[in-house]
Amino acid sequence: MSWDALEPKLSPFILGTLATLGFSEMTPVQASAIPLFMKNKDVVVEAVTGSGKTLAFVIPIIEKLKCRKKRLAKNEIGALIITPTRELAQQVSSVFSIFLKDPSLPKHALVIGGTNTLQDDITEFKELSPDILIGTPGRLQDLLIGKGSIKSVVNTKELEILVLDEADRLLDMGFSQTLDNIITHLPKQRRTGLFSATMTDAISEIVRVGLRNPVRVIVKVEDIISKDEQRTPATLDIGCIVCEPHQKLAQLIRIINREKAAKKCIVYFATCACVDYFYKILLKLPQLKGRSIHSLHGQMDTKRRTATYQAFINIPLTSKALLLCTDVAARGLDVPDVDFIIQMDPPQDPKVFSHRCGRTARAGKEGKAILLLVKGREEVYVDAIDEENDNLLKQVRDIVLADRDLYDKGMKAFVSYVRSYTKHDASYIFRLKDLDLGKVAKGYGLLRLPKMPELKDCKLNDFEETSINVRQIYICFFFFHRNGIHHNIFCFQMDEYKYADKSREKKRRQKLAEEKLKFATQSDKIHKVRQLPKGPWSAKKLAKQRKVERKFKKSRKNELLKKRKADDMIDAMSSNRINDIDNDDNDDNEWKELQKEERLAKKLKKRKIKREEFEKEIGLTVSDV
Ligand SMILES: Nc1ncnc2c1ncn2[C@@H]1O[C@H](COP(=O)(O)OP(=O)(O)OP(=O)(O)O)[C@@H](O)[C@H]1O
Repeated sequence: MSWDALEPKLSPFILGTLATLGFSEMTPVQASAIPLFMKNKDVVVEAVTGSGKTLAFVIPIIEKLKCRKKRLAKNEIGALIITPTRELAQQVSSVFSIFLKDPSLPKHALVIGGTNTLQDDITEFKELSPDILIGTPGRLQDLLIGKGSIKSVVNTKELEILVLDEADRLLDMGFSQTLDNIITHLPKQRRTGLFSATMTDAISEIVRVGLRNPVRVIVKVEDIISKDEQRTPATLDIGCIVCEPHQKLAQLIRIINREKAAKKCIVYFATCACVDYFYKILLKLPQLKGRSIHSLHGQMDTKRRTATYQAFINIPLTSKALLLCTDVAARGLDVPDVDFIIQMDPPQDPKVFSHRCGRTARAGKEGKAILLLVKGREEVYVDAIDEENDNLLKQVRDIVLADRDLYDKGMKAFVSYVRSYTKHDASYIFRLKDLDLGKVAKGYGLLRLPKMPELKDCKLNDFEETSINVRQIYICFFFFHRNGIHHNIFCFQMDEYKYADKSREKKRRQKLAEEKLKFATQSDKIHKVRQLPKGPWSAKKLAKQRKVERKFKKSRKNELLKKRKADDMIDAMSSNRINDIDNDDNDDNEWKELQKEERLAKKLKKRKIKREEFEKEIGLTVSDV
């Protein structure tokens, strides 16, 4: 349907811009939602990814504000668009920029926090006095309502339109209270639109409090052959590969290098730590030479996020590029010419699957999406790449061994992956006990397994733990007994495992020296207490010595007990915990010694052993005297 067919007619400058963009026809969602929104109806719009929902609200907003009889006064706003992520807010803002070039037209501003303080936003707002605000919920709330002693300067009395873009995601991310606060702050006489490719039941709550008799617009795609409804665009080819966890990386490289179309790829991982880790690994793999590799996740600061996002958007068509990311880049983002989506891990929320896939095959273009799943009938297919896979994993381990930072990052990524696995919405499919965590760890190139309760009753096949010191041999031995698995032990000195970063390495060495000194002092103390006085034997003196020793041991035992308790509670994700692994060796020895003494003391009390025997066992023999 042509834009000219719309009633009421669009302004000539909008039609002109659409023509410049080459958008000769409306998409189905635009044809249904724009007339309703322009006719003052509240709308709930659900349409597949890449179907053009953004223009379905941008055009009505511009038209409405441009045609106002009374111009908005200083500090008054006429429209508000709330998005779940900063990137999406930036993108929506850039669509407004295309249409609002002329200074006589309404003005818009972006409010996303991060780099700007609230005070900066207020100053910018006062200077620009925009008619349209686009932003993320938290900062918008502060700007509209005020925060602490900072009072709001934004006047919402004349607000005509509120849009919640990716509305269900806003709720999923826990913004429901913030949205309530914003909605109750706005005038009731306004138009509200909710837009998303998926809608959850929770949306009905917003609809109840924020919308009046909304019209629901649902644009779905029909499979030409089966006539079934699809939640993804017809031009999108979706597939999945079932493989072992440790083969995922090889699959990723195989897909990227063998699929001709795979020029601009987005690769999804489960967590930020996984993105960080694999970003560093992939950068160093010669198999991916010639591709620019980028990473994007929610824990990066806004500046870096924006720079990465912009860099990836601006990659020329002829270049090959990879964006590794979390679901922060799953929804709404309109990156041009992405031809391949690879999901290394399935999303926790099955709804996100279609949003991830939807970053390709946008606006009628073709695209492919592949999901990597663990284990199944396609094993036969992936066996063929086993040798290739082993070489690749060896390469990864070598990269990790060259920098202790990657060891830390790998442990963190693995722990976060395991934790995220337990949080899948479809927990009846994604069960940790069915997942071979040994193979996952192998796929991550880990040198050893982190300490985490989740590993207790899990499958740990095929993981060769690198022998790092005495304690690690002990662990390998333990696994050998539990799982009947053979381990190839190769020795490696943890103390000598260096950070590539010189200043970080210096700090580590200093800390190590301090810890060694501390331990030596503590051992010395015990030893000194045990040195009973030379000269004539004195029962009184001996009793006194024993009392001092008992006191010292009791306090040390309490200290260790506290530490153990704390360790159990500490999330193994904390890198401190991981860094502390070495020190545990000393504590373990002391702990065992204390336990032994306690057992002997009990035996002595029950008269199962004689005092001489007891003293000999704990090192208080007559020869010491
Ligand atoms: N009428 C049109 N004709 C051609 N292309 C269009 C038209 N409307 C929008 N597009 C283009 O389609 C792409 C997808 O649009 P948009 O980002 O609005 O999709 P969306 O439905 O919001 O997707 P998502 O659910 O992923 O957020 C954009 O690149 C946009 O420029």
